[in-house]
Amino acid sequence: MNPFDLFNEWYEEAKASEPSDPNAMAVATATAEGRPSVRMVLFKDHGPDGWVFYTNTLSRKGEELAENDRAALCIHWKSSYKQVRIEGPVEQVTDAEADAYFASRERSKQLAASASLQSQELESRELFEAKVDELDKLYCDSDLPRPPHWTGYRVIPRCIEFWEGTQERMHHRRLFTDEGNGRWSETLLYP
Ligand SMILES: Cc1cc2nc3c(=O)[nH]c(=O)nc-3n(C[C@H](O)[C@H](O)[C@H](O)COP(=O)(O)O)c2cc1C
Repeated sequence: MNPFDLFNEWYEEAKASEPSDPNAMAVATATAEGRPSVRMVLFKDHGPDGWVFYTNTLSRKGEELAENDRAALCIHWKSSYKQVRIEGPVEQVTDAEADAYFASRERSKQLAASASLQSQELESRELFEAKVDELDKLYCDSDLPRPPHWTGYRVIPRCIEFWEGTQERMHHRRLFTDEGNGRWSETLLYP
């Protein structure tokens, strides 16, 4: 089985059983010197081209990706006792893709994304709320434009590991490695 069909199978199962956000994943990035950091995001697209999440390019993760374009992802579906890990290089989505996704979001989310200087020090909660109100008034008669610092990142899979837990602790690990030209090899790993 190819890893993308297997992912889809597990994701469909998770969508039916996870109480919230079956598309949540941890994204690990690192500075050029290799100092790591990790946080949760939501993937909005997935498949052979990559796993896509949206964020602020000036955030900590954005700054780290600018200096080191590799990332590792970890998805844990607690309800089905499964984990998927993905590693690979990262690229930004096209402006057209980011524009289309931004336009599809609720206005409240567009306002928050536009007003947030994500990961920078915030003097007070009131300041952020005032910025949101200001933007809401400024664009009261029109759609909000996507801020230039808000876009998507696509993590292109080079290896994908599927971990399936069992009650007997004889967990099952399958590692798929990209061999180029759309071919993927599969090996088992000790749990
Ligand atoms: C379940 C969950 C989903 C999240 N989804 C996103 C997301 O899609 N994009 C995003 O920028 N932050 C998201 N966040 C917030 C991030 O975890 C993080 O706080 C933020 O992106 C700043 O991270 P950074 O300072 O490492 O760049 C999410 C948090 C949680 C708990």
